[in-house]
Amino acid sequence: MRYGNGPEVLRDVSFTLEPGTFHFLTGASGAGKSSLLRLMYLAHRPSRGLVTMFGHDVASLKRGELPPLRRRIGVVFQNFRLLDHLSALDNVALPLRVAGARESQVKEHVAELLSWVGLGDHLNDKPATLSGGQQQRIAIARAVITRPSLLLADEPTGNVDDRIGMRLLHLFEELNKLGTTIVIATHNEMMIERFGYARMVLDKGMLQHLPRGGGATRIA
Ligand SMILES: Nc1ncnc2c1ncn2[C@@H]1O[C@H](COP(=O)(O)OP(=O)(O)OP(=O)(O)O)[C@@H](O)[C@H]1O
Repeated sequence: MRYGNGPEVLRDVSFTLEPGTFHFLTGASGAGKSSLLRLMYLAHRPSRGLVTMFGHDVASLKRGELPPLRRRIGVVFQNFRLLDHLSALDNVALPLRVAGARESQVKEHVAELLSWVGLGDHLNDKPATLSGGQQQRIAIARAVITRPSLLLADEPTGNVDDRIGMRLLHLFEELNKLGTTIVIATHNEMMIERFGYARMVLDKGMLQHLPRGGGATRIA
């Protein structure tokens, strides 16, 4: 993968994510974590090589085939990308409404999830009036509310204290138990150690895969 005519920021990256697995994605700042996530949520096509998502070769998708695939992927962006004119509740409700969920169920379901992440008192607040950590939790709630097949999160605990960080990790684990494949990009070594899931390590655009509890295997 390269941006425009720039240098390749990812090369010799080869892996398969088995459905229902849980991975941490790590690597120094600038190693390419966000770029790899961008390929995985289909926002960027590879400049060479193959990306297959849910059995489809991404390069051969026709217009119109991409949105249904994207709807199966929940994303927590590093900068949240919340809609400022919508309340916390309406931000999280959006993917459910887009998917055609019945309005009678939407509010109750969203309020329950927001309460679970500690935002029960802020349902009607706009993102700009909330702290970075509170905005991050709205972004996480929005990404998980539809129970996606794949959840990608870029530093999802970067703005919260350890207690809330652990709670959010448990939320991802619950989702994982329901079958969602999870990839979390993080610098948080303590969290990686404590949860012990398989680790994908990027170094200068190259990937190493460290299985749960195992040694390093270079896959390329
Ligand atoms: N939009 C862009 N245009 C051009 N180059 C980019 C762009 N985004 C990232 N890069 C470059 O791609 C490389 C990888 O960046 P990326 O953001 O993927 O790293 P990262 O591992 O996520 O870093 P961090 O931990 O700091 O978020 C860097 O050299 C960066 O300068």
